[in-house]
Amino acid sequence: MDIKKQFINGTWVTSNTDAVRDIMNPYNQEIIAKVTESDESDAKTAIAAARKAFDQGEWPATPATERGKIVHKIADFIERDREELAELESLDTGKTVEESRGDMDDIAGVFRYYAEMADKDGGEIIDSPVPNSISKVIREPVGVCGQITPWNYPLLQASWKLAPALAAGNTLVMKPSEITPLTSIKVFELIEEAGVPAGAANLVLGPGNTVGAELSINKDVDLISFTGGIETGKKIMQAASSNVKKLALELGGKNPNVVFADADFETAVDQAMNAVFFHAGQICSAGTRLIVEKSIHDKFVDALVDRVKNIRLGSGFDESTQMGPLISKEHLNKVVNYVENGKKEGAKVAVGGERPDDPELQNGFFYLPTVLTDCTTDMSVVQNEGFGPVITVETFTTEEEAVRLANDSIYGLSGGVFTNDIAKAERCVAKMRMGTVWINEFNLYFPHAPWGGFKQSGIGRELGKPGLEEYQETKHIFQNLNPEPLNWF
Ligand SMILES: NC(=O)c1ccc[n+]([C@@H]2O[C@H](COP(=O)([O-])OP(=O)(O)OC[C@H]3O[C@@H](n4cnc5c(N)ncnc54)[C@H](O)[C@@H]3O)[C@@H](O)[C@H]2O)c1
Ligand SMILES: C[N+](C)(C)CC=O
Repeated sequence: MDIKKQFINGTWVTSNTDAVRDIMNPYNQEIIAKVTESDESDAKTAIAAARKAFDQGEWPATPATERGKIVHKIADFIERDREELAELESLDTGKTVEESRGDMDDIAGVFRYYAEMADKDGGEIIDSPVPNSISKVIREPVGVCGQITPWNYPLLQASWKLAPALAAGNTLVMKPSEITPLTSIKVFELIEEAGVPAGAANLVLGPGNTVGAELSINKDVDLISFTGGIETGKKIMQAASSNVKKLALELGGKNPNVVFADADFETAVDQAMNAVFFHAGQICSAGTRLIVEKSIHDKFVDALVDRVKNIRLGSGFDESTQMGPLISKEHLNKVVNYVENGKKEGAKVAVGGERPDDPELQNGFFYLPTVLTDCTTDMSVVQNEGFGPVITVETFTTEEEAVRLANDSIYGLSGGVFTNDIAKAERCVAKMRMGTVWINEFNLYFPHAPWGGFKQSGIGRELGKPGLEEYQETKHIFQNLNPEPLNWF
């Protein structure tokens, strides 16, 4: 098996360490690839290349229209190689190929969105209080960007960082999750093919506590953009203080899904299932906290349980599969312990709550889709991000109580409200402290809409115009058209 390499200064190279990591298919634990394992020294080499490419290189000086054309080409190549990329993503993560195809379409869309935006902001003239002067505001690239991504949406989360950073004229070093690097490696081949100059986009492959930590602390990195868990985010925030880096953090979520009795019942049940069981619940914005009006609780839980029993687990490559495995043995153990703790605290298992006994699934890291009832806001299963196919059910009787329960979290990434009373929905949404709130919908995202968290779900925004502005510095230029001595001193 060939050893996949890192991409530094326009060249595919093995690590200084000679170490190699096996990449595993979580469906059957087969080794699907071998990848060179970088260390701090590789990260330093990549940062030096990105620094030189920014300070002396052609990419920041390339006209924005040209940069946009190159970013468009990356989108073209992603569309061309859609099936290969989708299959790689499914091999690496266990998600269904159908889901991965959808991801690839989203990813191409993100590159196109920022390609279009690259040359749309020529700056602005602002009013000046000084006669005979011109005051203008322009936006420039930030510099060298460190980008660290998680395993759950490997290429999608990478695209939210790569596309705006390149469109804005930055140089970058990306570090994907060490367990799911395959589509990121492939997309750097496409970045090379599209004509991004050497050194402008670099890829290092390896663990977070060495390679990621170097990107976070290194003083030649001007911005660090991170998507991942809250504890890692805190470490990165501390490390980034080394040179007061610009910081963008997309962290976890514990997202409430509020269902009122007047909601369309079938839609609310169906969406509640999608909200939490899609990608086996390994989604930052998964609707893991179902907060349902007491009068419909029993009927709602019964309907949910009936449908959850029929979710088909299996290989992501089997067209009939609806839910794949969890990403790793460690993560499976975490989900098992998370549910066991919930049971000890008084949560009742309405369905699931264990590993499947199907012999076909024993080599994969599967966990049954699980509904936990009798939950209260003080339980660890309600407060902590489990990142598995587990939904907790709480009840409310008043609108105020629904909002209070929805907001009772350190997180504030996303949430949903299901009701046919639009005024009630708007009242709730106005009080819900989350970066995205859906009304009669859950888990929808698209390039135009900013994404990010309130509270401890993060800092900054990806996607939309704010997602480009993260990668830009704002410069005010004042020009005196009639310079004269001030004669103050
Ligand atoms: N808000 C969002 O948009 C969003 C999107 C996807 C995932 N997430 C979150 O990501 C988490 C799951 O992903 P994960 O388990 O890969 O997260 P993680 O924090 O364990 O790892 C994320 C990345 O950080 C790296 N890393 C680990 N320790 C590091 C360190 N000390 N310094 C620098 N980098 C380090 C890892 O190698 C990996 O590349 C969940 O909490 C999920 O909610 C959030
Ligand atoms: C941001 N999103 C929803 C694509 C993936 C979160 O894990």
